[in-house]
Amino acid sequence: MERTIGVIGGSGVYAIDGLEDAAWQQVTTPWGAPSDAVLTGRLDGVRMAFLPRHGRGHVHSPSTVPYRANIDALKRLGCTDVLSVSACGSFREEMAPGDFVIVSDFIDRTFAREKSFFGTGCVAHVSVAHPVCARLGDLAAGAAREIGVTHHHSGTYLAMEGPQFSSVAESRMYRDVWRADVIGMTNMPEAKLAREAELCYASIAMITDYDSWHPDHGTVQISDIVRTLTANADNARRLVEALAAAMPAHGPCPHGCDHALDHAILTAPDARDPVLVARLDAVAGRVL
Ligand SMILES: CSC[C@H]1O[C@H](OP(=O)(O)O)[C@H](O)[C@@H]1O
Ligand SMILES: Nc1ncnc2[nH]cnc12
Repeated sequence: MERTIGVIGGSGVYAIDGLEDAAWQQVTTPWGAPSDAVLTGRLDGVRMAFLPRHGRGHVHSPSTVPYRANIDALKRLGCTDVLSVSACGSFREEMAPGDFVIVSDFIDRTFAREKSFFGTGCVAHVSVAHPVCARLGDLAAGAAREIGVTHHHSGTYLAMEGPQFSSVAESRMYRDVWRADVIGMTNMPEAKLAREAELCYASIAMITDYDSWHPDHGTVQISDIVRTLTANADNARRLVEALAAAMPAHGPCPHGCDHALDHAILTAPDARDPVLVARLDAVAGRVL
């Protein structure tokens, strides 16, 4: 199967320039409407599908992003890999605003979102011990190196519910006790859903602020975040392009992301809910 990169653009990233044969496509899914239409095309010959996570015009809040519809839509369009580009706060002095962090692990503290495609009538348990596809993460790190942006090869991303930013006490706990490196509001349950849909997932965190813990920096201001995002938009695009150029055109995932459902479904075939099974056509059709 030809590898196809789905890019989910976060805050400040609402389109991607320079796609050949570019077209915005409306995608219908059994999980409702995605955040927006999907921009499909080719970047340097590589098939790509770009979806603005919050919708053009920034319509969806982190809690109302239709995560299941977004992942289903990308799978339905033939994506094999999903790369998130996200704004994040930093818990590390050395991870400064403007830097990129290639996320290597997650702590999921979200609580008001649909977190699985599966449920009553078709129960499945996939492993998210390693939620990031190591190959896609390595390709992202290589791309960051190639374009010469300051980047950090690994970092744990804490996903909070939001939409408010953290208190000083929360920020210090995430940093000093839980040892998270960056904080954002959107990569969970997105990464978990990508695994359920057997898609390789990696995330590039664009650091925009020091959250609330830093004694020498004020509290998070959205105007500062937007300024940093705007200054970094071109780097984000160049990084995606360099990653696409390095992506092998064909072949399976060496880490098995594309077979995550092999032994995951517990519900006996004759006990499965046909309505749910039908909704799972794109996500789990390979094993159902
Ligand atoms: C604009 S600051 C808060 C907002 O930005 C991040 O979203 P995304 O990951 O889509 O770039 C963060 O998680 C919050 O949702
Ligand atoms: N400090 C922060 N907390 C949560 N999400 C963010 N996105 C950008 N900065 C953030």
